[in-house]
Amino acid sequence: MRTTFVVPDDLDAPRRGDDVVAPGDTIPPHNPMCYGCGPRSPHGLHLSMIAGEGVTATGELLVEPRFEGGPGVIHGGILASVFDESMGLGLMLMGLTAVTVVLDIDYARPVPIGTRLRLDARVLGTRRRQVYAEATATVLGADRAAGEPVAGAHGLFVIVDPHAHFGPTRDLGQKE
Ligand SMILES: CCCCCCCC/C=C\CCCCCCCC(=O)SCCNC(=O)CCNC(=O)[C@H](O)C(C)(C)COP(=O)(O)OP(=O)(O)OC[C@H]1O[C@@H](n2cnc3c(N)ncnc32)[C@H](O)[C@@H]1OP(=O)(O)O
Repeated sequence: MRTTFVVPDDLDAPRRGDDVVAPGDTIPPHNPMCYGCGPRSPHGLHLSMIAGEGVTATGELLVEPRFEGGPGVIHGGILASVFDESMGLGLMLMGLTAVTVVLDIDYARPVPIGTRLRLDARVLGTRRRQVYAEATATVLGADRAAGEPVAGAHGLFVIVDPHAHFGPTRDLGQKE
């Protein structure tokens, strides 16, 4: 993918958490009301990702008419949210809480409404509190340029203490 985002070449390898879902299992939503993954978010994406080996995750998304931006194609902000959440859910496999500080998107091709996207997210590595991740979206069932991503993303996340960051009274919803 084309990008000006710079991934440092001296990252520490990402480590899977000890108490996280097994490869092949669904990564649980981190907050039931999250716009990206929450089952109780009324207008959310309801994105779900499956854990892969290491710190990787895959998912699928049907590009619904409510996601439209330009005529007949997905809104770029929605696709950015999809990437933010897919990398964030992948990062949960490290067993920690982190928030996005930089999100970089390469919109390589228009994505028509009705497309079914495959999402592949991967944590690239860490540096102190920084976690670097990338994700791609490919069209499922496309004849054209099979496997060629229609969009890609890089994210920089920073590890936070959830109670200090969100406040002690906030229900993080991780058990629901
Ligand atoms: C809200 C949803 C998240 C829920 C998470 C629930 C738990 C589940 C767990 C995990 C799944 C995650 C799934 C989430 C998916 C969606 C995620 C989102 O969309 S998050 C919303 C948007 N993001 C924010 O609202 C952050 C706002 N920013 C901040 O609050 C602060 O900037 C914060 C706390 C992140 C850092 O502030 P400081 O004061 O603690 O620390 P300093 O020193 O500034 O930064 C720490 C390190 O990060 C680098 N850094 C910070 N910002 C940077 C930047 N823009 N570019 C490069 N580096 C940056 C710094 O250089 C520093 O690096 P050095 O450790 O010293 O090496």
